[in-house]
Formats: sequence, C-alpha cells, structure tokens
Amino acid sequence: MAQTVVVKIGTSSLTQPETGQLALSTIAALVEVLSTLRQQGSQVVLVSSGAIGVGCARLGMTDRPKSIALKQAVAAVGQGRLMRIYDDFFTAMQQPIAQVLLTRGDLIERSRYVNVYRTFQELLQLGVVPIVNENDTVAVDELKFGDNDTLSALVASLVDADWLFLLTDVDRLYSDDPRSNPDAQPISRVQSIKQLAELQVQTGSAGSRWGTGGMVTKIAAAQIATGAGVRTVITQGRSPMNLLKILAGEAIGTQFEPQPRPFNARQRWIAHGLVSTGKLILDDGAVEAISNAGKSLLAAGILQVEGEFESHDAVTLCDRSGLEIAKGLVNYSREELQKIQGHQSEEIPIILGYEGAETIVHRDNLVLSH
Ligand SMILES: Nc1ncnc2c1ncn2[C@@H]1O[C@H](COP(=O)(O)OP(=O)(O)O)[C@@H](O)[C@H]1O
Ligand SMILES: N[C@@H](CCC(=O)OP(=O)(O)O)C(=O)O
Repeated sequence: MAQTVVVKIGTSSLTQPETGQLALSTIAALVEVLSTLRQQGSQVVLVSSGAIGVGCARLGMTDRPKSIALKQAVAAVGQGRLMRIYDDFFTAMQQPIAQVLLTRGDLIERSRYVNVYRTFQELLQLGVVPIVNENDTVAVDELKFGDNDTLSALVASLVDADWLFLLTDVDRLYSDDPRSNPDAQPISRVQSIKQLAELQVQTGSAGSRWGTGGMVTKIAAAQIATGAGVRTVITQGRSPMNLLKILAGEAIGTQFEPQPRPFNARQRWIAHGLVSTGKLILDDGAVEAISNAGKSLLAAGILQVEGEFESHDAVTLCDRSGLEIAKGLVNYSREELQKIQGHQSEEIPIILGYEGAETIVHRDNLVLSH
C-alpha cells in the first residue's frame, strides 16, 4: 500500500566508527531500499545526519569539534560531500533527490511553516526523495532542533507520515544502554507513552562517538511522532533491508504504536512547529473545561503566569502540579495576563482600558497534550 515513510539515519550508521569514513555499503543498501519503496508508490523522506562527521573525516579531524564556529564550518564541508554521495547512489537507481536544510525558525512562523509544508508536498508529488538535515552552518543556538531525531519527528508530523524509522547502531531500544550494561533487556513494542514511562528506560549520558543525542532524543522523537499519529520504529541502520520486512509486518526493532489522535495541519503546527515561551498554571475547573469539555481558556481559570511572551505567541497550559495539559496561541501578552488573571471576562476591558479578546486561548488555537 502506498504510504508516506520518513527515515532518519544517524552518523553512527553512516560512518565507520573507527575512522569516521563513510560506510558506503550501508548507504548503498539504504538507497536501494528507499528507491524500491518509491517504485512501489510510497512517498519517502530521508533525514540524514552526517554533515559534521563526514566533514571531520574530509579534514582529517579525529574528534568531533566543540566550538560552534568550527562545527558550522565542518558541517559546510561535510554536507556537500554527503549530498554528492547520495546523488551518485540515487542516480544509479534513477531516483531524483532534493536537499532540504531547515532550522527551527522555519517552522515557528505560520507562513514559513506552510511554505515548508507546500515545498514538501510538491517534492513528494514530483516523486522526489527530499534529503533533510538541520542547516548546521547557519543555525544559531536559540533556533536549533539540536538533533536530527527531533527534526525527523517534526518532519514526520509536518508531512503527516504513516511511518518514522530511526536508524541507529543498536538493533532496538533496551531497558538500559547495552554498551555499558550487558543485562539490558530488549524492548520490542511500546503501546503508549504511559507504558514507556513505566518501563523506566535508562539511556546513559551520551550517544556514540560521532552521534549527537544518544537514545534520549530517539525516545523524545518517538513521543512527538506517535503523538502526531505516526508509527515509529527504532532499528539497526546497518541492515536497511529490514525496513521492507517491517513494512510487511515483521516484528523487528522497537515499534512504538501511534496514538489515535488525528491532528489537522494547523493543530500539527501549534503542537510541533511552535516553541512555547510561557506557561499558564490553571485551576481545576479550567483544566476540566479544556481537557474534557473542549472549551476555550478564560482569564478566570488562570492561577499563575510564567515566562516571557507577547500576544499570539505559544504558551503551555499546565495543571496545579505543573503537568502540561495543552499548548496554544495566547491572545494577550504576559503583562496583560498578569493584570487580568483570575478575573471574569467582562472585567477585562475595565482593567486594561481597552476591548480585547474574550478568550485567553481560543479552543481553535489549542492542542491537548497526551
Ligand atoms: N536504553 C538504550 N537502548 C539502546 N541504546 C542505548 C540506550 N541508552 C543509550 N544507548 C546508546 O545510544 C546509542 C545510539 O545513539 P547515537 O550514537 O546518538 O546514534 P545515532 O548517531 O544513530 O543518532 C547506542 O550506540 C547506544 O549505546
Ligand atoms: N546535523 C548534524 C547531525 C545531528 C545529529 O542528530 O546527529 P546523529 O545523532 O548522528 O543523528 C550533522 O549532520 O552532522
């Protein structure tokens, strides 16, 4: 069946662990599998790391650079080299590709998010495989995805994918880092975020020598993607043929069930494009009204206002214990909200001295968390 598949491959699978040189046979096998999926009618997006690792190998550097400027320079060397290799391999399969480099800022503004969305739609309709990476050379810290696991989950949400594959150098998720704990138990299926919390997976501190996030960012990515209705799989990058087996129903790797919570495009942008800069703590009545009755947030239900934000920015809505219950676009700035919190809607014009919106977060601009 034709479906939309996002595949993320990490540096640890694309390069040789010792030398940092490209793992050509892995890349060739991956390209073959992705081209096969395309020929079968699926839409395919590849999120590929490796710019920094490949750049380091090209420049003879034996350790990942620490300074931001050096990382950005090295990524500029590696990204071009990486795309050249992909284009050579995909061309052998007569499969056109495109390079898409993104930063966090591209998804925050609604008009830019829609623009990126439309570009992906066009590329996929043209039968092209977009190859996505963070635009490491220009991304500044505040506007970074930070790791490609998160980026791939946001892309999977953006294109409304059916599947997200996170390819790495371990065959699946374990109860603990199998590199340091030989007793770590394999985990094959995760049915819900609640079950994941119960499993109390340990993730160690970092990833492999060249990787960025380790398992922590893969689990976070699986949470984002499954929350957007995308089935997510963590599996070994060295055996790309497994993708076809998994799509045919084999239980390989760790499979995370998608949550039955279809978002529309605007809700996906609010949930995954925007970054919250503020937090509103709500009373029990407001939590109930939002979570179970599908109502808008009114000023009367706000107990506390935190963070810095202007009107139309994204804020997180939390219950008294600080647990996130929703995210939404707020109609007032922090300063205004501090004056009107706890008050009835009809008092707002009197307190502020001007007529504003009746709701603080309208239900059309609000997306519930898990
Ligand atoms: N609970 C766990 N299960 C599996 N692997 C884990 C776990 N905790 C930490 N790891 C480590 O995460 C590494 C993969 O992360 P990383 O190096 O960032 O990969 P990539 O480059 O593919 O993104 C594995 O090599 C493994 O040692
Ligand atoms: N954007 C960076 C990769 C960041 C990243 O998440 O790396 P990895 O953990 O190997 O997937 C690069 O191309 O080197």
